[in-house]
Amino acid sequence: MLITLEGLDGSGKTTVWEALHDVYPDATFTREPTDSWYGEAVARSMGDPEADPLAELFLYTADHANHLSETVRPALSDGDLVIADRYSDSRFAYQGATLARADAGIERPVEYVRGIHAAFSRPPDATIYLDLDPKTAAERAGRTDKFERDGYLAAVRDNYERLIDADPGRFHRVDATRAPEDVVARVEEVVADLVER
Ligand SMILES: Nc1ncnc2c1ncn2[C@@H]1O[C@H](COP(=O)(O)OP(=O)(O)O)[C@@H](O)[C@H]1O
Ligand SMILES: Cc1cn([C@H]2C[C@H](O)[C@@H](COP(=O)(O)OP(=O)(O)O)O2)c(=O)[nH]c1=O
Repeated sequence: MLITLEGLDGSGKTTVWEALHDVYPDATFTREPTDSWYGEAVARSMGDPEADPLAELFLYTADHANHLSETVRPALSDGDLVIADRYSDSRFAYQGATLARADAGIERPVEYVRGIHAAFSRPPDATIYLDLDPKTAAERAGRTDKFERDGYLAAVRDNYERLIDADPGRFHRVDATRAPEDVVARVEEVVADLVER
């Protein structure tokens, strides 16, 4: 089973992902961007304010393709529980927002990015969405990269909401404004339900 954690920067994904290690020591824990050289290329692009938004989309997507073949598909074939800190929905929401803003000539950017993935990706079985307002998210994240600005994050959040509306059965919304221990406890409940199903 593939479970992904999604949400704005600073929503607490990494905090939750780390807490889940203790509960599921045999699971495969992974993340995007990965620490492969594809992920390093992504990091370079993120650090470049002039990066071309379409080129950046394809760097993230290349990292995803490699993540699938190197980590996600082999672990799923072994019957592992896979828990990923960010996955394809991050591309749909973030690059959807970046492409809309860049006026790259793509009319429906979220659908465009989804379409690119449809041919090769492996959709998550379930996605936990850590729901947080953009202002708090940007504050918690410390606005350390070019994405972590509340205006941009508001557009990303709108895209996440559209993705949830389109696939409500897959998403599990968790209120990320609460104290870390409450958020962790709620996510652990959701994951336990999913695994027991
Ligand atoms: N529920 C929470 N309430 C307040 N602060 C939090 C909460 N969850 C995480 N944080 C803090 O916010 C920052 C970002 O958390 P992190 O887990 O790295 O989020 P993400 O991986 O989604 O960017 C960290 O400093 C973390 O300690
Ligand atoms: C995986 C992925 C991440 N991102 C962005 C979201 C983050 O701003 C940044 C780095 O991701 P990450 O390291 O997960 O940041 P955080 O822990 O703060 O959420 O990359 C995309 O824009 N598209 C993607 O496909």
